[in-house]
Amino acid sequence: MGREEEELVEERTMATTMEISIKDLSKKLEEFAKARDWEKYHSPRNLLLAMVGEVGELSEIFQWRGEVDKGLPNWEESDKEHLGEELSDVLLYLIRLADICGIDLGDAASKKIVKNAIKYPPKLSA
Ligand SMILES: Nc1ccn([C@H]2C[C@H](O)[C@@H](COP(=O)(O)OP(=O)(O)OP(=O)(O)O)O2)c(=O)n1
Repeated sequence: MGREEEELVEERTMATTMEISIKDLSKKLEEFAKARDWEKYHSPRNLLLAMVGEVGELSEIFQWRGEVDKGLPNWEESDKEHLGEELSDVLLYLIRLADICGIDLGDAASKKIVKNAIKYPPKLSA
């Protein structure tokens, strides 16, 4: 295992015991791209297309299965693991896209939740 891989495994262990933030993930993705000289490929349009491609891969997992129960009780562990990977790919490209566009995604999403709550007020209990 290379040094970068070892560091990533250690960080992953830490991340499962602490809540990892969007900013942490964003920084990791920046380091990942820098280490591979891939920053030149990470333009807004490329990242958007990559994310949409991953949404397609995510959709394939559900395709033809019919309706699926919450918690995926009848799924194989390998299918759940695959689902986790595809969800992660979508999330990671989204975070990288936001970063490259200069959007603070945590802040923007928090503001949007407030805006949604104003637009759709909760039902008052009787
Ligand atoms: N130019 C790139 C290529 C990949 N990645 C990262 C972000 C995604 O999390 C993951 C995507 O990798 P792949 O393109 O290999 O896609 P999959 O992991 O889905 O593999 P496959 O399409 O073979 O199932 O790697 C990246 O940041 N920048």
